[in-house]
Amino acid sequence: MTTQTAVLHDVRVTYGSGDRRLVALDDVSVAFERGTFSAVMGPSGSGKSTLLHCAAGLERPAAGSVTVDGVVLDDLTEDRLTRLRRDRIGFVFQAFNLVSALTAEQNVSLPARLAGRRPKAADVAAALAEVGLADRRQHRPSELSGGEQQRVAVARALLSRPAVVFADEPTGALDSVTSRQILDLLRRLVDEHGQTVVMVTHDPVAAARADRILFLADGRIVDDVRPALSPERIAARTARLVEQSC
Ligand SMILES: Nc1ncnc2c1ncn2[C@@H]1O[C@H](COP(=O)(O)OP(=O)(O)OP(=O)(O)O)[C@@H](O)[C@H]1O
Repeated sequence: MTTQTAVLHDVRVTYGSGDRRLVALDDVSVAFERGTFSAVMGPSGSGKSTLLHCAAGLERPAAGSVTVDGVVLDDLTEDRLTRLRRDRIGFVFQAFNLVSALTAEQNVSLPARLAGRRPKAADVAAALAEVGLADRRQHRPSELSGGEQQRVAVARALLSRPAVVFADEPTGALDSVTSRQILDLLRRLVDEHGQTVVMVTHDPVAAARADRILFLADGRIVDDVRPALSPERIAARTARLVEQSC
């Protein structure tokens, strides 16, 4: 079994054309190893979300190749790509992407059900208990706080055991205490459950919890640091990149 769970090879993404052509990812190659927690940082517009979206099969690059859990995404039909995202990829996004009409436990079991499995009620309850939401099982997203909604998304990743969990600014909308809880949970996915997490963040404190930090600037990886740095050094590195890109 490969130790690399998501691999981007010479990935290029461009938007617009002519004078307005913009290279969002400039031949980026990177591999995320199984059982690791990676942070992706860089100035606004440097290509972080684009990288995450390509790696998660949400966006197709103009050139290059993306492999997730051994499957090459490049020529998959939309249908197969949707199934692969559902079955092998977990999402913890700032917009929470929970289904508003479903309860917490229904949201947690949704990917498994869509994949034709029937998760045991005890397993769903255990996943919600692990993220501290045992008493919120019947609540709908509108009845949960932002942090609680994020925790439901983490519980979903616990239950469905995706090959890789992508988190886009998972703490961006949260206060510092709630952010720490979410980061603790993401760390636990990796340390106790051997899962793979790739997180885009602007927050040096969040990035410092990762095993590795990729710094992007102008659509390129300009630094690949492991183990992660202290929050202060991350903030200084990011500030230098912002200065250089101005
Ligand atoms: N659909 C699109 N059409 C045109 N340009 C786009 C589109 N999506 C992204 N871009 C541009 O591509 C570049 C990279 O965008 P991306 O969202 O990946 O950056 P980012 O590093 O995640 O930024 P931020 O930190 O502000 O979220 C930016 O210049 C952005 O304006």
